[in-house]
Amino acid sequence: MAKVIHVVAAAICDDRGQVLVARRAQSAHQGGLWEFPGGKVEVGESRETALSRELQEELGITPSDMRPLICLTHHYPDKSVCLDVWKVSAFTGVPEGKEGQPLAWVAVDSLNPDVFPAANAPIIKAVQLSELIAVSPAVATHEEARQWLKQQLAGSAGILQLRLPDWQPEQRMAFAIEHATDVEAAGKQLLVNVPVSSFRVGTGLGLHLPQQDLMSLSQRPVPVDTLFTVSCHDIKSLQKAEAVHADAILLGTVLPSASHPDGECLGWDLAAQMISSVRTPVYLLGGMNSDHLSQAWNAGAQGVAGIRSFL
Ligand SMILES: Nc1nc2c([nH]c(=O)n2[C@H]2C[C@H](O)[C@@H](COP(=O)(O)OP(=O)(O)OP(=O)(O)O)O2)c(=O)[nH]1
Ligand SMILES: [Mg+2]
Repeated sequence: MAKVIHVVAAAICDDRGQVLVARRAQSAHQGGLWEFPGGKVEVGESRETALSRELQEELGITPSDMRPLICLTHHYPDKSVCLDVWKVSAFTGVPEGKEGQPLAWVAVDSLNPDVFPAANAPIIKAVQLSELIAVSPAVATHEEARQWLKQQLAGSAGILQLRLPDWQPEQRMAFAIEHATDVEAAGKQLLVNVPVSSFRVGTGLGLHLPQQDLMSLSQRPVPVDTLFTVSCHDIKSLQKAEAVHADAILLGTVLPSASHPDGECLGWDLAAQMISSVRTPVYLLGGMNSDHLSQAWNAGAQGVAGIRSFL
């Protein structure tokens, strides 16, 4: 098989929810499509140096705050690329199309995968998705669940997952529907953990499925505009998550946690290896809190998910 070309690219984000995109020259590979600025890593260059050089060459800017966002391999008919995408949150200089390429600041939520190369769909998801998922604890009453949700609406997690394992799926669904508008008004996304048969599309809610439910799917159970996440604990389920086009994966258990004090854990190295085998954004779960974010990003993860950590 042909050599995989290592490409670094940047999702340059401003504080108004926009990202900078550039249009590839007609004559280039994937020409005429929009891209995240970047290019090929040269021999002997680190990823960071390559990204700084490319952004200087193509845009005339120097990144000053950058971290890994997502890494994926894509096989085009004529070449294979490993796209190593970084999130750049600060830079010096004023971006200009140094090679004559048109630039545009686009609202992250309106990025259209159809105008990007085929490899970019999961990258666009990664740009759009939050870095933290808060999973609800096993509370018994509506009042406790409401309290949790209220706390989270003021918290830093952009995605909230209602797990509520002691409730009936219909109760979970009804509670989620009742609070969908509040969550949306707070600029967050609400996922409900129910069997596919209990889920209702068109309510503004997303669906989260545990590994066992994931394994029985033959296709994506909800439309593309409904957020769909899954839990995975092994390679087989990761492959299934990709096959049914999940938007994101929660992978665990990474470290021991209160809910799994002495169970088998993956540890960081195996988790990183598993992440590199998929193109879907992956959140690490199990003993994680926001202090683990940097380590999770360096392991190739989108971010972290936790139950107790974000209370
Ligand atoms: N920069 C960038 N490249 C992408 C994206 N998506 C995608 O499939 N690619 C592919 C297209 C190319 O085959 C490869 C990037 O190569 P490039 O043409 O940007 O490389 P470069 O800047 O070093 O350009 P050159 O010196 O070879 O002209 O990765 C993306 O979002 N950004
Ligand atoms: Mg380039």
